[in-house]
Amino acid sequence: MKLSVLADAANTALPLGSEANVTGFAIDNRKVAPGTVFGAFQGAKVNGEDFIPAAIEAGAVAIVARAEVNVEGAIHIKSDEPRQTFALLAAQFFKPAPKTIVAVTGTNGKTSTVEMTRQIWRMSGERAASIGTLGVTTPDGSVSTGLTTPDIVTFLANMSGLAREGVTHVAYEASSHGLSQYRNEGLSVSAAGFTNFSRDHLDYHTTMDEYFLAKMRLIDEVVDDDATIVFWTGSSEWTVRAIEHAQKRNLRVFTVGEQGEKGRNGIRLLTHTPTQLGQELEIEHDGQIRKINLPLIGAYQSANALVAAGLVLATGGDASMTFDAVARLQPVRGRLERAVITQAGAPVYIDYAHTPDALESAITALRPHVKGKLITVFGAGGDRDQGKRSEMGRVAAEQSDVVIVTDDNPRGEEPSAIRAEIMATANGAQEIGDRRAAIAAAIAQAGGKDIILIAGKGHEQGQIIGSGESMRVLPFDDVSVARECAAPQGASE
Ligand SMILES: CC(=O)N[C@H]1[C@@H](OP(=O)(O)OP(=O)(O)OC[C@H]2O[C@@H](n3ccc(=O)[nH]c3=O)[C@H](O)[C@@H]2O)O[C@H](CO)[C@@H](O)[C@@H]1O[C@H](C)C(=O)N[C@@H](C)C(=O)N[C@H](CCC(=O)O)C(=O)O
Ligand SMILES: Nc1ncnc2c1ncn2[C@@H]1O[C@H](COP(=O)(O)OP(=O)(O)OP(=O)(O)O)[C@@H](O)[C@H]1O
Ligand SMILES: N[C@H](CCC[C@H](N)C(=O)O)C(=O)O
Ligand SMILES: [Mg+2]
Repeated sequence: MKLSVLADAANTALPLGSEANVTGFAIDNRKVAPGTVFGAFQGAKVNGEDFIPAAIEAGAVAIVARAEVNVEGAIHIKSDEPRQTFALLAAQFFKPAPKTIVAVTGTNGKTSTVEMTRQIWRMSGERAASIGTLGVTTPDGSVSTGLTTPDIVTFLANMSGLAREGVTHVAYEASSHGLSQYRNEGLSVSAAGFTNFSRDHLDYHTTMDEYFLAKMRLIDEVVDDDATIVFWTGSSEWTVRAIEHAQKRNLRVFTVGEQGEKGRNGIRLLTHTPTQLGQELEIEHDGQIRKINLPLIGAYQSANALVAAGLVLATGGDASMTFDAVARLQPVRGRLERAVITQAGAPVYIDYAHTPDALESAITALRPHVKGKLITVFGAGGDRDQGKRSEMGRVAAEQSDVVIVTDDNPRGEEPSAIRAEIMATANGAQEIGDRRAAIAAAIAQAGGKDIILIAGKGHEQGQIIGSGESMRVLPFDDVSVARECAAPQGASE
């Protein structure tokens, strides 16, 4: 494909008279082949600009980089925002794209919401996929990408691959890291969901305002000019601010929740009643009141399910079909997933709560079902937002009856130091570093009326220890470990 054709379509200026045949795009010099356009970005760990000579050596025909960078032997596409320029060019290369694309952002609930959106579409007869923390999920299965929002080349290549396989509808997760690094640009996004906003990732974004503005790029810049934004209402002042961002661009605002609009532009949650295996929701949309039996427990899952329904309606879904599908939603892996019931009779739930707000939501979700004690086992990730640890400790201690503090991906930090930061506010908590031993201890002390919550890892399959060269991922799956620990003595190997 001709570089000038890509540049014209992306509205990007090329140096006068430059032309080349483009065979691919790469942001890592080790992936450059002859004919590649290389994006040279200043990163958090290293400076991609240092790899320009190596990229040219490997056959790069053009380099997208800042104007002040020296480029010899290839076309220099100069940009103040190289990541964005690179993304817009690459999006012209990786075509076709699925017809209907929606994005979901928010601190918690992105994975659940994109997965539910995919399920509703599928039940409505569409060929749908989702991209996010659980990987790329298609009608035929799931493949992990390692990140919530994959790098821009993987993201765009996945999108066009899906379109070629006949997928017409995709819901993707837009993390704040992904948004601030332009990892998903250049596609037509017809609707977006905003689930909620609370503390996370302050190691990367420094302040709550900066973290919030990173998310707002989705509304301010990424979605189409005639997009609809679906908001879960009533979570906080941040939602009100997010709605203002949508109004400023004249986008259609669709509100969902107890304060949601009752008409065409919203879903009002009228009543919400937990049942033994799920919850009964009474909602109003477009002047019509409906009852839905959602087969999932936890108020937070009803929020995610209704935001997903809003996204489907916003992109042309039929209301009856959409709400019927909500009543048939399947659980999302690692989100209040019941792993096992112990021999004493205590159910063990696995949940991916890894922020103070999420931990509170998970505990609140289980509380109505607890007749005895709620036992919470959790930790906090190393090399991640340090300040959230004490808040998580406080929430867990205040709202559970028994707390066991353990390890959760210590990465490059000293595990006992992470635990100490949690223990400082988790009054009365037990400390058991080894996660298997912590889960075993919770199961051993649970009676028949108790419920165990194991939080933080959800679907994860490993415990990440060390960083850089010495990083290791030890196989670990909360669901299997809980089952093993709950098995009769001698039943597991
Ligand atoms: C802090 C962060 O987000 N880092 C991500 C980011 O790295 P970066 O752009 O800062 O890259 P860098 O490693 O400093 O390198 C700079 C540039 O040099 C290039 N390079 C580097 C080495 C080399 O030999 N040659 C070369 O060309 C790199 O490809 C890169 O373009 O871009 C990389 C490529 O896309 C990502 O792999 C990397 O994710 C790291 C591994 C990571 O852990 N990210 C986490 C924090 C993350 O993004 N999490 C969010 C989820 C959050 C949530 O769910 O709430 C996510 O979306 O997954
Ligand atoms: N709507 C919600 N409100 C509050 N907490 C929620 C909500 N949805 C999910 N959670 C909590 O957050 C956890 C993670 O949910 P989910 O994976 O859907 O979020 P995410 O935004 O994709 O997270 P990540 O940032 O890791 O990608 C859940 O296990 C639950 O504890
Ligand atoms: N997407 C989140 C996941 C955190 C999960 C938790 N198990 C941890 O390792 O902190 C992050 O990368 O911060
Ligand atoms: Mg996620």
